Amino acid sequence: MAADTEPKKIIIDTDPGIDDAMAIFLALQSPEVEVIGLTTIFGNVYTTLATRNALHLLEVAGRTDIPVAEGSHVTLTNGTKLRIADFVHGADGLGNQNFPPPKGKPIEESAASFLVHQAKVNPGKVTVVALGPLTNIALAIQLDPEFANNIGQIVLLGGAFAVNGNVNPAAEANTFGDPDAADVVFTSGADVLAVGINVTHQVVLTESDREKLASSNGKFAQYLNKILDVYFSYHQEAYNIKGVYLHDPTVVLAAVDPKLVTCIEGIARVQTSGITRGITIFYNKQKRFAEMNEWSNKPTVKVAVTVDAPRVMKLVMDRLVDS
Ligand SMILES: O=c1[nH]cnc2c1ncn2[C@@H]1O[C@H](CO)[C@@H](O)[C@H]1O
Repeated sequence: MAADTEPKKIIIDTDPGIDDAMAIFLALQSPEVEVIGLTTIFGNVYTTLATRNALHLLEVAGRTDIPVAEGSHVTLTNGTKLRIADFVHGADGLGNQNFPPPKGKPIEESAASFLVHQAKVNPGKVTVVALGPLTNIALAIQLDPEFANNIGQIVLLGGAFAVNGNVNPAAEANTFGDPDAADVVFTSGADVLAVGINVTHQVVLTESDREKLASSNGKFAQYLNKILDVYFSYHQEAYNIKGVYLHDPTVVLAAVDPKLVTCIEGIARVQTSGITRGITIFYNKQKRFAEMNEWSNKPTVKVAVTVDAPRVMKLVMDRLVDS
């Protein structure tokens, strides 16, 4: 295979999660990428359950060759009072389906250490697709000063750029889940593409899309159709819509094909305390401020501002319906 057609190596850092399940299956169905590992984190569920669900999803997909490395059980600042979104995904994180426990086990290595090692052996060639709070990525940055350089790109679901959050008017769930970690990642100097809910809220799976999943015989389509009930109910109740936001699948596809989104570049910081804890504030560098501030001299990140939602939806459906 020619070097430029080799699939992009990706590690998915995940807190599965209904939209995570969809994103993982989508990545496994995408020839442009090779999933070289899953790392787990709290968010939609606690980390222990995230690991169990990650192993389970790989078993459903018949991809137990992919290693799962368990991530942190606490925030970057050792916080144990975690905000878990079980009201969005069900108590089991996967739509209350009572799936049997997985047979497999996570590898011995921690998520942060796995990230550091994979980036080191393939410098510039590994993309992290981060779908939960950014604790593991921040730990990797702290563990190895070269990590931010060695990692190819970090494509993350996080932030609510110039829009309301989904935890409260200020904060999106992943930046709220570990704001200190998010701020470390945003200011690390790594090649970061942040996809916030200002973008993912434009990608909606409708009831008619779900009917297509339901009438497909594909194993992923059947599985996803089952677990989507809880996610639909939540969106109906919280947003009064008959559809669901495809946060995580959009982020995976942004890693698969960066042309699906357009971005702006600037400095993003995350508030770590107070009533706006978890808020993301982006500085577009248009004004030269007279005084130094908390954004001065920090490395830039890319922030997604538009998405080709019809194209994203077509890819989601094409790759998941007849699978
Ligand atoms: O209202 C919400 N509260 C908490 N988490 C949510 C909510 N809506 C969606 N998500 C979850 O958080 C990530 C996007 O911010 C997604 O993983 C999504 O499933």
